[in-house]
Amino acid sequence: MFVLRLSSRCWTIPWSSRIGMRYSSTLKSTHFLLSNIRASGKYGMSSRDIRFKPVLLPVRTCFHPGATGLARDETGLKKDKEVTGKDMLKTMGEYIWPRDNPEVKTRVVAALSLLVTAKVLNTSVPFIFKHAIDTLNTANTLNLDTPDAAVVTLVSATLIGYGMARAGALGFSELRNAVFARVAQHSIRKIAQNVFRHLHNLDLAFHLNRQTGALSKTIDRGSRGISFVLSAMLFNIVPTFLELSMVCGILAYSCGPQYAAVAFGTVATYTVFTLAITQWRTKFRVHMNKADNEAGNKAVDSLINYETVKYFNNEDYEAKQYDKSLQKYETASLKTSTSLAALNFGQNAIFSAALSAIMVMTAREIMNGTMTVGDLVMVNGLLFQLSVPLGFLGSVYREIRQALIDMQVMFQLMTVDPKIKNPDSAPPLYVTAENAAISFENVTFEYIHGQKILNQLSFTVPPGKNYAIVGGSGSGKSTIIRLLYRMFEPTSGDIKVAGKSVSSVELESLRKNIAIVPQDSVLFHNSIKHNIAYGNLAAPEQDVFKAARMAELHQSILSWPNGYDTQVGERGLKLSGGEKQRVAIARAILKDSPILVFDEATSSLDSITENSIMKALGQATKGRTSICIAHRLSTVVNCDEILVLEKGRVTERGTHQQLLEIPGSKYAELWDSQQYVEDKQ
Ligand SMILES: Nc1ncnc2c1ncn2[C@@H]1O[C@H](COP(=O)(O)OP(=O)(O)OP(=O)(O)O)[C@@H](O)[C@H]1O
Ligand SMILES: N[C@@H](CCC(=O)N[C@@H](CS)C(=O)NCC(=O)O)C(=O)O
Repeated sequence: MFVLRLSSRCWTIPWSSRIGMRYSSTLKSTHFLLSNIRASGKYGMSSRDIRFKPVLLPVRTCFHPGATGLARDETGLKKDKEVTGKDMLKTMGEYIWPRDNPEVKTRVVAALSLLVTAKVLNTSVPFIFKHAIDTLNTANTLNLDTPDAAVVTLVSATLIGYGMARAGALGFSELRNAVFARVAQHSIRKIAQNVFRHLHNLDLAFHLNRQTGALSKTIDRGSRGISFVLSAMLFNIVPTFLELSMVCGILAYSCGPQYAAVAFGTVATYTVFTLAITQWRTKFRVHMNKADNEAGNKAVDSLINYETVKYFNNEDYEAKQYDKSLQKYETASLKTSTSLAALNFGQNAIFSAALSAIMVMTAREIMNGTMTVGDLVMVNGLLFQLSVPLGFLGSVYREIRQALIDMQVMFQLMTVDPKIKNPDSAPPLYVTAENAAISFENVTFEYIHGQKILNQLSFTVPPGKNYAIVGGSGSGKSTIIRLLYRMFEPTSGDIKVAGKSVSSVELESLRKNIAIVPQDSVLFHNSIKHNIAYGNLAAPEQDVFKAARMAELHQSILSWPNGYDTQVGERGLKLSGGEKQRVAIARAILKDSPILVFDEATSSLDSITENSIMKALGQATKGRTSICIAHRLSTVVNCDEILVLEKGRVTERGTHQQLLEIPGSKYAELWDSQQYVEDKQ
């Protein structure tokens, strides 16, 4: 993490930026946008994903400039259970004071003690200074020819004490930062992990409706929001309150209550002024950030379409469109800067007026002989010191508001209940080669109310048998698999595995017993070895190789320069469709479940590879129950039974031969049309 300061701006940037963009010294320049674009091209991200996103973390007194003051719920969650401030406070309390973590508690106590010590030392600085001045003054008034050695020693000692108190105050507050950093980081980690687990617990329906990028941003911003609020409280708000009360106490005690009233009144006026102006100027920052994003998106979109721009000679048009957004940014940015100047000036004026007033009051008392010059220095020092942390009050206020919004969005996410749950004290499902039957009993299912995808569907796959499901595109074949895996719940009817209803058994055990090769194989941004081993992360290397061999992948992998360590790229982009499919097959083989499901597992393969894989699959499915969904009927001719799906029901069933013999059967029609196509090829 490093802090970048640009004129009056502070940016906190994580080293581990997800898209590894370059930071130029002119962040707002085209260079910055171009580095975004490079990142987008490389990682195949959409322009929406790659907005420059400085991270919200208080590093001393610097704050995240991107805060917009907008309610940025990009997850589109239904607010059925509104998260209140009380809920958020309670949750934050659990992170800062975790029952089971004495280390975090000790750190919080240590940070608070350091905070108090630092503030006591800090407030004693003007006090010590006053004593040095008064001692000098007394010596001066005595008009001694040679300075008294005792006075010299006393003054020197006091001034050394002054230096030590200053250094000590700073040292203790730095130590407090260091001690608390772990608490903040620990809470970020815990929260992010909890939300991540929660997201994996939510059902597929939730994820299909959500933008993954928005979800990850929610975790990111929400957890950092918590850390920000905690840190801002400990580093800024609480210390300032503490200092204010100490200053008021000292002033009331040593100078009189009217002095404390001036100090308190000044801080109150300053706070009201700062909050009001910050509220007013937040809209300029909102516009500025919006224009910034818009310009970024335009530049990305235009450069992604580089060739199209050239084909139609529209460079000038593109530049003008880009400039429109830059112009908006320029205007908003100017307003932000001028309003910042007004805020800074106003804040300064309030404190300067207070300083003058309090010094005039002291000067009068000095004239009356009721106060000393040292007192003048002290009141000046106390008030001046108080103004330092308040110099960022506006930013802190704005950021806290934003952090609270981000936290609320995240907590809202945590309140979403998964629809597919483990039934209470559900028994685990035990599937063996002998009982691994699958049956659908009058299953009806609709994704959207009123649109039946499956309609009273019934079939049974006996243990150890290999069934195929064929049917037109969109007839509901993949839906059958989703229901079997309990990604969705049927609207009516029952699905049984090994004689047990899938909704009555422990979800994890159900899923452990079914290995699926999905229609679209998506891979992790990791090595090919890891991607295959994902089927069973505990499997020894030899088993991984064996699975790869069965999936006809081993030889190809060995011929690659990096062999099994070859990185497959994001989502497996560096592999061909067929290779990805074979990885998915190898994974499923490695999972070694009694039930195997292939959802068009060989659709991206050429016929030679397909044939050899089919042989391998024949081996893999031996003694297991399997369902094979296929478009290419040549791959299912050897299945024990083929089910033809139409309008959510099984309309024909039988072996390949039996189906061909049914006069006018749909299957025969499909078979003939595919034979015709193959003959033509
Ligand atoms: N999450 C969803 N929300 C709404 N409708 C959906 C959803 N998923 C699938 N559908 C619809 O359900 C129908 C069945 O989809 P399914 O993926 O099961 O078909 P399929 O037979 O496997 O098709 P294909 O052979 O093209 O893969 C399709 O009309 C599809 O548009
Ligand atoms: N004195 C002001 C400004 C403090 C300041 O300079 N904040 C930094 C953030 S560390 C900044 O860049 N502010 C820009 C802005 O507020 O527009 C306040 O109280 O908010």
